[in-house]
Amino acid sequence: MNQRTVLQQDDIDRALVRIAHQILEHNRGADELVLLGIPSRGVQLAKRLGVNLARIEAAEGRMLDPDAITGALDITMYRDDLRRRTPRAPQPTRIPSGGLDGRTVVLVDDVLYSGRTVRAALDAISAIGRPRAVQLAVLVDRGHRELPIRADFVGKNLPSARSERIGVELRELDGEDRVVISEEGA
Ligand SMILES: O=P(O)(O)OC[C@H]1O[C@H](OP(=O)(O)OP(=O)(O)O)[C@H](O)[C@@H]1O
Ligand SMILES: O=c1cc[nH]c(=O)[nH]1
Repeated sequence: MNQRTVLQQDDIDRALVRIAHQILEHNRGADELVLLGIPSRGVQLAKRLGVNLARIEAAEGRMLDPDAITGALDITMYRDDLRRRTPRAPQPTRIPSGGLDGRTVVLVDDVLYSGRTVRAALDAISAIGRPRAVQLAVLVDRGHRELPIRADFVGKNLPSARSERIGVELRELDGEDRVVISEEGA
């Protein structure tokens, strides 16, 4: 198969540490932050970002429980292309106990492409609560947006051809960390 690895474990780890620092700097700390991962790999990335935030805060003498600020947001039923895709079982949505009202939600996903997943996520959020702000963190931005959506925090911009697919593999689900580019259908 024609496939090349573009990010390895170290690159992914470094990107997630950098994004955690950027989130804290942008929001002047972690108060009122909620990290919501979009299944499936966004959920794992949100958990890792939560752990990174807690480590950075601990180094400054502040305690932060990553589990208390991290959750998952299923967007399956909010997609505008539901009928055009292979049906997928909805995944659990898990919102931290403080809810979303008045909080700053950071949506987390592995790849940003057309932007349709994020648009669906905004609808899913508005069915749950009214955050003060919603921000977006992605491991990879591959371009080709079809909607006016941009990420606030990007691990790596990977310009790509539409004929390619970017696959994010994470050790929790795939046994190892890497990002690969392959020809669609290869
Ligand atoms: O910006 P978009 O065009 O919406 O593409 C990005 C989405 O596509 C991928 O999910 P996909 O639905 O392919 O399933 P996956 O989570 O199994 O990778 C990826 O995880 C993003 O959620
Ligand atoms: O290349 C792509 C496009 C959409 N979603 C992905 O995960 N990869």
